[in-house]
Amino acid sequence: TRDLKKLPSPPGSLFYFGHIFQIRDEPHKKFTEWARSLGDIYSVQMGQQNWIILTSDKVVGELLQKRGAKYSTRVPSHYTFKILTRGKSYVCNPYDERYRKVNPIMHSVLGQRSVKENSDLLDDEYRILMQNLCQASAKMNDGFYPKYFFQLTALNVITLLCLNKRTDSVDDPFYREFKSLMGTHLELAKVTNRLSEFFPILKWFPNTKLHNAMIESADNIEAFLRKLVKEVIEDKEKKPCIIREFLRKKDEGILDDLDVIYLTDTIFAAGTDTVSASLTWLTAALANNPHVQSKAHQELDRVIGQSRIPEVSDEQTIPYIRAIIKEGQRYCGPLYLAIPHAIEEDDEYNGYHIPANSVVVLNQYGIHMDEKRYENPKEFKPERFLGFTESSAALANGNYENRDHFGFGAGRRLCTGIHMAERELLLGVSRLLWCFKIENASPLGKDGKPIAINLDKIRNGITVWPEDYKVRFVKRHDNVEKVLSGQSQ
Ligand code: HEM
Repeated sequence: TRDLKKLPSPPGSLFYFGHIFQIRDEPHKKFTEWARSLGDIYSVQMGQQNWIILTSDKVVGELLQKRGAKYSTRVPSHYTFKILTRGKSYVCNPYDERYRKVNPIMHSVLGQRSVKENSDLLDDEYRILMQNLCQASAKMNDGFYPKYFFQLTALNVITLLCLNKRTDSVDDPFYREFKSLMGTHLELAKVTNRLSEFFPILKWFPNTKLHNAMIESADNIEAFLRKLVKEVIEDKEKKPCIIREFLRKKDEGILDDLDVIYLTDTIFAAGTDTVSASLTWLTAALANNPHVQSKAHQELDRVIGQSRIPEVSDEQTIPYIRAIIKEGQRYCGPLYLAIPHAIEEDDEYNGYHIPANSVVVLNQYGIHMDEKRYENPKEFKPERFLGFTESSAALANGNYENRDHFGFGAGRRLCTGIHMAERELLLGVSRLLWCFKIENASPLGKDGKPIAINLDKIRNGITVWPEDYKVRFVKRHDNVEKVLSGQSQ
């Protein structure tokens, strides 16, 4: 490595602390600002940890995708991995023997075949979501924040898949318990809470508030999941589900008790808020862009008509809706810095030294807001994706230049639930737009415009949410409820 250049790095790095004080609680913004001056690959010192920030399709394609064998591990985080998930989370698992053992199991329960087999389940849940929104709109004339309805649907999909369980209402204690536990779990796991990775000395002073909060959250989540596993064990009908599949792998000696708990935890953590935050963002974006809705409504009226709701089989004939979904992931996806990859050995790229044990960050926000890749990136403009006929899953595995967006990550750690997520978004967005005109009901901001969406006003945990806003769902056809209940077909 002696002849290699050092990667560029922002000025102002402090001894021992590095750049940490410059980053604050919106790291995506700082990383993007630095990328504009330092280029698409540079390094940042996060205390004792070296971070490499990737901010172009090319560098992501060259490293995370083409050199996937080297760039697919994760830093075995002391807090998030070892304490919060007892070293058993799949998302945080280093690219080691355990990961390779668990990987095919996760793909078989979440992949394309599972989506196909569970097609009716997904169809039903996204039909019920529309019914719930109809009911809520009738009760709350002034509009409401739809997040909790989307969360309930995303949770139901996961609980049905994992243990054949569903919940009827956002007032149900099971939903409330989940919302509170998972909210804390994900909040604690965010990047800015990993102080003991940045400053390893902190591992020796564990009596901090954060440490105790992590232990409490881990205990609560584990108890919650144990109850769910018990429900599956005690189900006399022995209905097939993901937890039963994990238990079968346990009987075969491939998984152990904690694997069953924490693989389920991974599916809950990765598969619920990501989908519901995407729908929450998209609803806000649509409310702020009535011209996009009008175009989508025209397409739906032409292709689907009024007597049935959109189905998955309509996908090819509703390209504008597909483009809206892709634009949603680009413009306001639920993650801004994906889930950091890592590299265990030294590497070389374009004459630069990539040091071993660096954290490698896919700066999704920076790529998605890069005007060289997306003209007028701050505009919500689905038209930019009209030429993209393939799914994000197919594009993610092809040439990096042709990718639609980077919302689902890259390379060997690409989102395992990508097919499930795309199916949910298709059902969610096409039906939302078929059923409703979404009106902005938020109070006016300083500029006199309703503040339903502001890219700069976010709640930043692991999942990024827009701030609370209000929308009104106005039914587009008199027969919406009849069609949803299947009476008009
Ligand atoms: C719109 C919804 C979703 C988005 C935007 C999303 C995004 C992501 C991203 C960015 C990653 C990290 C990729 C990387 O490291 O390069 C990831 C990983 C993962 N996602 Fe998703 N995801 C979504 C929905 C889902 C769903 C519905 C599931 C499961 C039901 C799921 C399961 C997973 C799993 C298991 C991983 C870990 C993969 C690994 O570490 O090897 N995701 N997702």
